[in-house]
Amino acid sequence: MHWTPEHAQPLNQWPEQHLDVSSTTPSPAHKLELPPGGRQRCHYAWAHDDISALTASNLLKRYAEKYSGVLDSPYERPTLGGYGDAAFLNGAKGDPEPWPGPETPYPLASLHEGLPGTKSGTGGGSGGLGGSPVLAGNLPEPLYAGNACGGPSAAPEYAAGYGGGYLAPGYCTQTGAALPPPPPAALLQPPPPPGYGPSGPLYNYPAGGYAAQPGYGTLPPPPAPPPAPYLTSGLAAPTPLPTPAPSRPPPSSYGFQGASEAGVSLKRKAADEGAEGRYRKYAFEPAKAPAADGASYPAADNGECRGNGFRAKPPGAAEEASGKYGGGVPLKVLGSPVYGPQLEPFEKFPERSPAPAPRGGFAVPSGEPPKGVDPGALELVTSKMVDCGPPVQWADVAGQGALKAALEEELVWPLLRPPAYPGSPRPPRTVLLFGPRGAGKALLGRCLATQLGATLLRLRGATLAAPGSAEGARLLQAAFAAARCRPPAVLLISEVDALLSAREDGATAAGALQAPLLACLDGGCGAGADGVLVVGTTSRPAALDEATRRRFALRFYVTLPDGPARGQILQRALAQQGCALSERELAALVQGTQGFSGGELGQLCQQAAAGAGLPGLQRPLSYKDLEAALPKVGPRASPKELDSFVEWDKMYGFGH
Ligand SMILES: Nc1ncnc2c1ncn2[C@@H]1O[C@H](COP(=O)(O)OP(=O)(O)OP(=O)(O)O)[C@@H](O)[C@H]1O
Ligand SMILES: [Mg+2]
Repeated sequence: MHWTPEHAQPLNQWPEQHLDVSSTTPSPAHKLELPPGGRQRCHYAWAHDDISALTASNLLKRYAEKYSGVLDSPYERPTLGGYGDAAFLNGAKGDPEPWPGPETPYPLASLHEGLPGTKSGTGGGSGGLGGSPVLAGNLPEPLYAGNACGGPSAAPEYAAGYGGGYLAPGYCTQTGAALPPPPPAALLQPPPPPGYGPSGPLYNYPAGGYAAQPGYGTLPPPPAPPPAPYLTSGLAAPTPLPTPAPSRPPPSSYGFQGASEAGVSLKRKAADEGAEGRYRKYAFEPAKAPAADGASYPAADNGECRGNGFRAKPPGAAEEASGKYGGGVPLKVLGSPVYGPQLEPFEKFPERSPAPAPRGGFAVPSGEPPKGVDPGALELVTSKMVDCGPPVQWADVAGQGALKAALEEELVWPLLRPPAYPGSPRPPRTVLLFGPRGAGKALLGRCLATQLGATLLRLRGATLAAPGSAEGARLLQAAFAAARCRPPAVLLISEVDALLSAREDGATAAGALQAPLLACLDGGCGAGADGVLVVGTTSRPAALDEATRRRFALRFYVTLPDGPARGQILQRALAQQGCALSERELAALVQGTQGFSGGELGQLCQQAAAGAGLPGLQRPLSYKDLEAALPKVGPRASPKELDSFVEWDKMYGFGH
């Protein structure tokens, strides 16, 4: 409402009143109800037609002088609700000089209610933003909470309920519903009382907004608010503030989130690959039908045994190497035939030009015969020690999933992978497999030879030690030499403890063959050649002294088969006897062979067949036959022995 001349009254009849110049000029028609008995001094600052011109001009001059400081100076309207803050923050600066008297300031809230960035009547506190920029140019820069709380804050904080625009706390943007068009801007501002310039802003702020309050840290001006949606009250979105300083980098926690986010994906990835997925390829495969000629293992059809069931391809059929393994050097095709009818010949060692073996690879044979080796011994080894058994796949070894994975990752892959760079550390070339008799140590040694596409030479410690140390040493050196001139080769030395004569008290007298063994393991007889892997097995690891133990870079415990593995071994062994048990009988047998090794399970089947007078008897083996044979085979490994394996594994094993 605004004053009009007809409202004018004689000056002496004017009731005294206090006028807050920050509000519009109320006319006498709006004079406040005077409290009973209370006189109210009030001066209205406007002229009257029956006073002398001189008086009027004096009055005007006096008021003009009195109020010119107010009307012309920049005025920072305090935040609504945070009014207390603004007063605190701005101190006397910019506050209108209050008129003495009871009049409370014109209730500004109704003018700005619900405007973005204003605090709805929540007064004080560490409140959020300063006044709303909705009527930008008319209201002060929003103040950071830091300022409001008397100290710079790390980052602009927004009033609770801040919704991305400068919205009043608790305001939620209208989603979807079309809002009424905003009232024309003219309605948004009370028209200035007469005497104000028609076009200028209500208060004249410096164009660039205000710098942060001095003394409260030099926070950069806030980022311009994203275009706030129309407000529920239909008020127009704020006109943009002057462009702010570049916003601060996001707090480091974002990086942390990124990491956790990455963690989650890594974790999910790992879970997707999963351990069971990892071992899936090691799953024990059901027994395969015996080979056409009835033999359980097909011999090499061309009579030549290359050491693990591979057949030599006719000369010239070598695969040409390509890619990262170097061109022109023929490579063995790594793979191996499976039990049962031969699907296709796997070549073992294609005729290869004697190319120099790349450093560190489990690679191409040197080709030249070893120097300084007794040719007779060499001939003996080659004919007697090269293993002609069928290749062994991971799936042919029941159970032992974790061990198979460890062998593949710690041994096979590093040996097959060419050196990452010249001089890169060589992969281990010696491994010790220890565990109870018949647990499958030799089977795993054979499996390694198959996986490496290597010639398999098998030695038994007891065999070497028998003929005396001199002969034994000669044979040992010949075996290492033979392996060296046919790499890749796996030298499987079973019962390696037999090479070392150990007294019962566990101390090891220097065995007859310990020195030559250690010399060969150190590479003295060619074992250091790139293409030779030495696999030692023992069921008496405690008999190995430290010198021998340390020569084996890797040491793994081969445990007895667990229930499922026993079931698989039994099924395969019984299938070879033409015997098939019912589920229930098989389960009972698995239960009854607790503590049996794979070897003992095979022996059980053979014993049952024998006990039943098979194979003469024309009937299949029955559960009863097996049940009767159980006590004859019985597990050999005693609980005490099993405990000693566990202890040794804890001290010297590589676990898996
Ligand atoms: N996990 C297994 N899966 C399938 N067959 C097995 C397994 N363990 C042992 N066998 C079978 O048991 C027999 C003995 O296995 P192997 O010779 O490997 O035992 P070992 O640990 O070397 O015994 P030793 O300590 O007496 O030398 C082999 O016929 C083998 O096929
Ligand atoms: Mg063995």
